[in-house]
Amino acid sequence: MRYAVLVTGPAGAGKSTFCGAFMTHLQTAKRTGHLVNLDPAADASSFEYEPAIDIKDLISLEDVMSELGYGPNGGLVYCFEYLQQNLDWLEEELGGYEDDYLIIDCPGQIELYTHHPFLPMLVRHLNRLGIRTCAAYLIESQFMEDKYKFFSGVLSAMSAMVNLEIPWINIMSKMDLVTSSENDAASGRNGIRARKDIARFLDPDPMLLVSAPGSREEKTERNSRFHALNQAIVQLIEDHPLVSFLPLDLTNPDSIETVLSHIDYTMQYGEDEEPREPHDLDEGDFADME
Ligand SMILES: Nc1nc2c(ncn2[C@@H]2O[C@H](COP(=O)(O)OP(=O)(O)OP(=O)(O)O)[C@@H](O)[C@H]2O)c(=O)[nH]1
Ligand SMILES: [Mg+2]
Repeated sequence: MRYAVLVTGPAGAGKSTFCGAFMTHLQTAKRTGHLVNLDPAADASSFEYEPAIDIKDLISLEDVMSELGYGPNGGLVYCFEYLQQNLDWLEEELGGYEDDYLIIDCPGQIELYTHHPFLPMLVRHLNRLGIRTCAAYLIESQFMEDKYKFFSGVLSAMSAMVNLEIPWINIMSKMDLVTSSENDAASGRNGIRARKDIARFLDPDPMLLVSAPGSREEKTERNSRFHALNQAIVQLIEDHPLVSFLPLDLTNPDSIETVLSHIDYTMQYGEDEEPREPHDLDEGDFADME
């Protein structure tokens, strides 16, 4: 059985950094993982590990922009349409990896997750190839500093989940930035506050939106419409608590371990692994002896 984890989330959420930490962890645990780069704009120097499969070998955003005159976002769409028309390239690239874990680093354009058909298409293709796939959706801990930004992150995670329909976990990345700001709170700076507050974000408490401190109570028409929208969002999240976040602090090995065991569990990793025969002979193993 082959496994793949799609590492998704908005720009700068820490996807590529997480992929690197994931690879290191697999290596430490003596498991084989391979990095797959799906970001046609990725800069090669940004990878801690050389990707085993790289969309840039098929098409790069730079070429699309310079040769076809596309901008960065239209160019990305073009790259994925091109990938869609050349799935045999991907299939061939994937052919060499058996019994392995593929870590797929995705681009950060949010529209890719919310309404483009490319990722669902890709997942269907991976399934056809017998690769069990799950997704990790990262948002960064700084989102917790602004509750409106945070809930837009929650809604984008929900929308991506609904779009993809595969086993899924949500991750609050860069938690190292939070722990260090507890001192700031004590010193009166308006950082992310105490642990009990953090719990209300990891398991999103929609009442955070209602009790927004500093929300101006002007009774303008615009504000009351905004309030009604907030109310509706609160209701939506209360009725469909689909999203909760696992905290990820890359400076803490236990935290990485916990997140990765959730991913294993989500994918039912290893559940139908047969014990390997000591000598798994391939036809042709003795070819040179004949
Ligand atoms: N403090 C801290 N910084 C991090 C962490 N993970 C990533 N970063 C920083 O956040 C920035 C973005 O990280 P990337 O891993 O490139 O994020 P990405 O999601 O791959 O970004 P795009 O591919 O551009 O969407 C970099 O400057 C990283 O050094 C983390 O766990 N803690
Ligand atoms: Mg990246």
